[in-house]
Amino acid sequence: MLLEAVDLGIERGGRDLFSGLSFSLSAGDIVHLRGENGAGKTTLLRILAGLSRYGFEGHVSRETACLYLGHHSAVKGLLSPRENLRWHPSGEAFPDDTVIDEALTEVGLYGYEDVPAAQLSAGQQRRVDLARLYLSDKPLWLLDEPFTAIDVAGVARLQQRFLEHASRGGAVLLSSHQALDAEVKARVLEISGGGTP
Ligand SMILES: Nc1ncnc2c1ncn2[C@@H]1O[C@H](COP(=O)(O)OP(=O)(O)OP(=O)(O)O)[C@@H](O)[C@H]1O
Repeated sequence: MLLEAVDLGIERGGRDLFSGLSFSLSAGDIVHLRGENGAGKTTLLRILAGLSRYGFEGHVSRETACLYLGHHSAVKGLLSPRENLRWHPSGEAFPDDTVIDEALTEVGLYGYEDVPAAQLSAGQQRRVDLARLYLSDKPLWLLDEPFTAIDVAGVARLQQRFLEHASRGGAVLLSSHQALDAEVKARVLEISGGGTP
């Protein structure tokens, strides 16, 4: 098992978002986290990633390192895609431009590697973030709305990437308001005022 959450309960701003939520993620899992706006998906993903250590009930045990991509772009506009990808706050570093350029090619950004990211479109900036899915060797991916601003072909390619990762023993938990392809066979984790998926 890569991650286990037991009896999670979260309150924010004086409101109970959910309670009694238990689930686990194992190698090969692709789990689609769903819930209406404000349900607590971002809050939950941040807790699972260890970015929010307080303000919840229950227990999270993460058995492996994770790659967390947040809802908002982490791309710095003054830096090029190459420069943005050379390091990650988790401590991962990729000093080799060849490896970075391969990842940029995978997300359709080769040719833009030295352009200041501020000059890229919203979807292209999101693709810089998503290039980390081709760089990181972390087994557990926690992805908050990875399809935001991504075109139809890009969403299909991302889902293929999830399948590749799962087939190599990784696990993916992603939030999205968008349906996933049937081929992905994602398990659904719905948060809507408590319960177990
Ligand atoms: N630091 C905070 N202080 C007060 N309220 C907060 C805080 N963080 C989150 N909330 C509230 O918790 C609720 C859940 O927020 P969250 O961002 O997790 O929702 P979400 O399910 O990701 O929504 P969306 O689909 O709109 O992205 C919201 O009502 C939000 O206002």
